[in-house]
Amino acid sequence: MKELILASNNAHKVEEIKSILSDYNILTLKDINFTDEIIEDGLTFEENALIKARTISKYSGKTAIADDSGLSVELLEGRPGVYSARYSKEQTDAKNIEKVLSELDGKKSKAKFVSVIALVKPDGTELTFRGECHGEIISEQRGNNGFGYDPIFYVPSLEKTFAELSSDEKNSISHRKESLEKFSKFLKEENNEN
Ligand SMILES: O=c1nc[nH]c2c1ncn2[C@H]1C[C@H](O)[C@@H](COP(=O)(O)OP(=O)(O)OP(=O)(O)O)O1
Ligand SMILES: [Mg+2]
Repeated sequence: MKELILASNNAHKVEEIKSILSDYNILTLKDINFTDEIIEDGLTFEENALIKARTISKYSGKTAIADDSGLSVELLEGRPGVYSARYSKEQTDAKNIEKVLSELDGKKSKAKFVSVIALVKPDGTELTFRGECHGEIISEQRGNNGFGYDPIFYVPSLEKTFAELSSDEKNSISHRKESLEKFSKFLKEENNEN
């Protein structure tokens, strides 16, 4: 089974990625004893995903992947965007949600989740794959599943928020599903050529 190191400290993300990439053996930062903080100071999801994957490929000498993701709200001109994890002073999911809802001041808005997967190989190869999922921000929180902004991200066609979906349902339509599908399609094509 093909092995990949996933550069993430987010247990929810790791679980989703392991479930979507079930054909791969995914190692995490704990498995390689990496405990440093990686500074995500890029200005785009692509830059931040590459910073994380590059750091871990260099550290391990192996192929690494990373996900950089976030929420982009139309009425907030795309915020919180790449700052999604650090949007509130406290930098917790609950406070980040509170800040978005307070800025929207009771209004609904179109929004999208973005996930960018970066692949970095020891030979210096660097690639990114982007997935997006469109929905709406609603003014109340619904559901207890998932993580991050899931309780306020509503999918009109399902009449549910991401936090009201099972993990299998979320993983079949999410931004992360789309980015990982592009990524695994690339890996499969690459392996058939060799
Ligand atoms: O499916 C999602 N459902 C809800 N919220 C989500 C999702 N995907 C990203 N998000 C939010 C969470 C966090 O506020 C930010 C990601 O920030 P991001 O830096 O990529 O991840 P992180 O710091 O949690 O873990 P790490 O960088 O170690 O992979 O966007
Ligand atoms: Mg992060």
